[in-house]
Amino acid sequence: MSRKKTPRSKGGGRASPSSALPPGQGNGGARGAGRRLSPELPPNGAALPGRPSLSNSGEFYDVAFKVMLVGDSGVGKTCLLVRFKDGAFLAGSFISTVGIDFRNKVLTVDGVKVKLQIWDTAGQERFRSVTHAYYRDAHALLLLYDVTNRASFDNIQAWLTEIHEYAQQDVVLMLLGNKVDSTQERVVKREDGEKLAKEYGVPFMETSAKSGLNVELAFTAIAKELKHRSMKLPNEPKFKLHDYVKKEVRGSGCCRS
Ligand SMILES: Nc1nc2c(ncn2[C@@H]2O[C@H](COP(=O)(O)OP(=O)(O)OP(=O)(O)O)[C@@H](O)[C@H]2O)c(=O)[nH]1
Ligand SMILES: [Mg+2]
Repeated sequence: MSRKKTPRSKGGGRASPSSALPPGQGNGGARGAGRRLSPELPPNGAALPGRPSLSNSGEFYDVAFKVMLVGDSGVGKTCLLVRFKDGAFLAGSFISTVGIDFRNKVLTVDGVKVKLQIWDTAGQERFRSVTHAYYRDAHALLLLYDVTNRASFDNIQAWLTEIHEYAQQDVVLMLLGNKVDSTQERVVKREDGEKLAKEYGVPFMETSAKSGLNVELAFTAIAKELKHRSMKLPNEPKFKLHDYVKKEVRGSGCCRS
């Protein structure tokens, strides 16, 4: 089988403050991308069926998608990504993300290799205009708040407004309430998160980058939805992201106390 090579770079990339440049002109991940931010990803995110591509880490994949992590500064976006990518928790002092950064991970979903190019955005207000430019190419968005920080939850509505303004209409969206390991400090109830998610019709789960709770599930659910959307097989039942999340979260016994 012929295998197509994609341009090589390091496993991740960064568009740093100088990355407040137009998309494709930052250093790192966006370098050489022209107008597009994700040089390896075709507009619909899918590689050609039957022709696997090689990811930056040397892994072959069948389809590729761009996922963005958004939410207030300090909610745990970077930690969630590091937990998912490396299986580790970034303990210690908080280093706020500057600009935007990405990491790739290839998952196997129903026998299909799905590459997620995951963009970790800066939550700080001063980088907002940088991140706006990246929304339009995103196939999925993980919107985070911190269950120990009421303001981060109250800001979700503003984030949704921003998403509606800058992202594609059919973007896959999921709401995550992070830091559920901090039971003593919790100020946002699970029910509040569920209610808000229901109001906006988005799937919801609580996560912990520290313990790893539901982290794999959040990304896998997104990957499954995107894969099903791009590779509809005849006679295959329609994948329902809401149902899958509900079933799997309950199954994990995570957030039911
Ligand atoms: N207890 C607990 N702490 C967490 C968790 N996730 C992140 N943190 C802590 O929260 C702080 C902020 O985490 P980051 O991942 O850097 O936050 P961020 O959303 O990337 O912030 P910005 O880059 O500024 O947008 C750090 O001190 C982390 O150690 C979690 O699940 N549980
Ligand atoms: Mg960060």
